[in-house]
Amino acid sequence: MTPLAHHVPDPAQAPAGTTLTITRPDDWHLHLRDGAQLQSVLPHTAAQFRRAIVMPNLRPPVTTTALAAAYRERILAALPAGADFEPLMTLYLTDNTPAEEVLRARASGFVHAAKLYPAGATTNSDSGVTDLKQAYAALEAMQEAGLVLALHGEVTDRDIDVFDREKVFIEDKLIPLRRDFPGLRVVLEHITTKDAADYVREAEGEIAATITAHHLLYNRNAIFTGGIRPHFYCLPVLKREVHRRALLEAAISGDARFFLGTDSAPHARGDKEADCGCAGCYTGLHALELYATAFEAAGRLDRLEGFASHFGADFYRLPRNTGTLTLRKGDWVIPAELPYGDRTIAPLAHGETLGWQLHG
Ligand SMILES: NC(=O)N[C@@H](CC(=O)O)C(=O)O
Ligand SMILES: [Zn+2]
Ligand SMILES: [Zn+2]
Repeated sequence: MTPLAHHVPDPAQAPAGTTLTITRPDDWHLHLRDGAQLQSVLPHTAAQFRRAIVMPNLRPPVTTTALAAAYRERILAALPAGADFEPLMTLYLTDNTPAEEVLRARASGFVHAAKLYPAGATTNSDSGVTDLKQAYAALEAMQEAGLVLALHGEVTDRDIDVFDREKVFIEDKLIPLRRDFPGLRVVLEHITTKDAADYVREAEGEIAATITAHHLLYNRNAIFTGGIRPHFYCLPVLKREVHRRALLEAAISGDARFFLGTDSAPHARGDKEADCGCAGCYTGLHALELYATAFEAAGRLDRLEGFASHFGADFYRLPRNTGTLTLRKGDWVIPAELPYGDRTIAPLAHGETLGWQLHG
């Protein structure tokens, strides 16, 4: 049903017991939520990653440097004893974000990007930007100050087919935006189409893209295998196989414009298995195992380290991590569910077998 199980021996794949050691990786797009839910998911990410760009789409959103500072403290307080993990904070742009707030964020040293959600595009984006022009003062300041713009790249027009919203965003919004701010450093988040991969590869200036593990492993059939599968529903939604292949090509290409961002986006099981289910896949538990599976299937495990551990740090102008992380080849079954505050969460591909496991 899915590409995870390795029941057929494949000579391109590593034998059991094989290990893969890479520089400690970072997650350049992550949702940690807050409170008891933060407490539940943070240990998973801290076991996998040294740093993560933490998305600001809380309720209420993290719209100021002061809110980002407080959220950062809550994350640090929720870390398991002995964990070596650094949250990299982001600012949630609204129609009213003043240039001074951008400058405060930049000066803080702990805010590394400002996030632009087109209003209504995704989870907790109602306070996002209604029209890019409304954010021009903030964007101008970001360009000046060198603060990265992280973009949820989808148009919100209900008349545009849900599978076309990323492509239309690039044509109608991103290209004009970058013409107006050629010096702005932009990360197009969680890209899902060949169109996005082609644009990022070929565009002028400082632009990069994050790619999730689920968009490397699955096409849109996963949402409809034998019935409706809400745990494969995320935004931007999974696309056709031709797009999955293009994303995989980009990820394994060694092109430093493409790097790891899990977009691990936990929602309580009941909120996904619902009349109107939430968008987001939970991959915080097993992100690197999922990425390793995708890179291995493409015969390019040797390219995982650049993608996971080097290129994102380089783009964000942060030092690369020291220390290593090791994955070991060997089957394990992804748990059916995990605690999530006082509720539960179903990890992506729960119940299926993964061929890699974190070793330490
Ligand atoms: N990716 C998702 O499907 N959901 C994310 C929001 C986002 O990253 O767009 C979430 O916060 O749940
Ligand atoms: Zn998004
Ligand atoms: Zn996200």
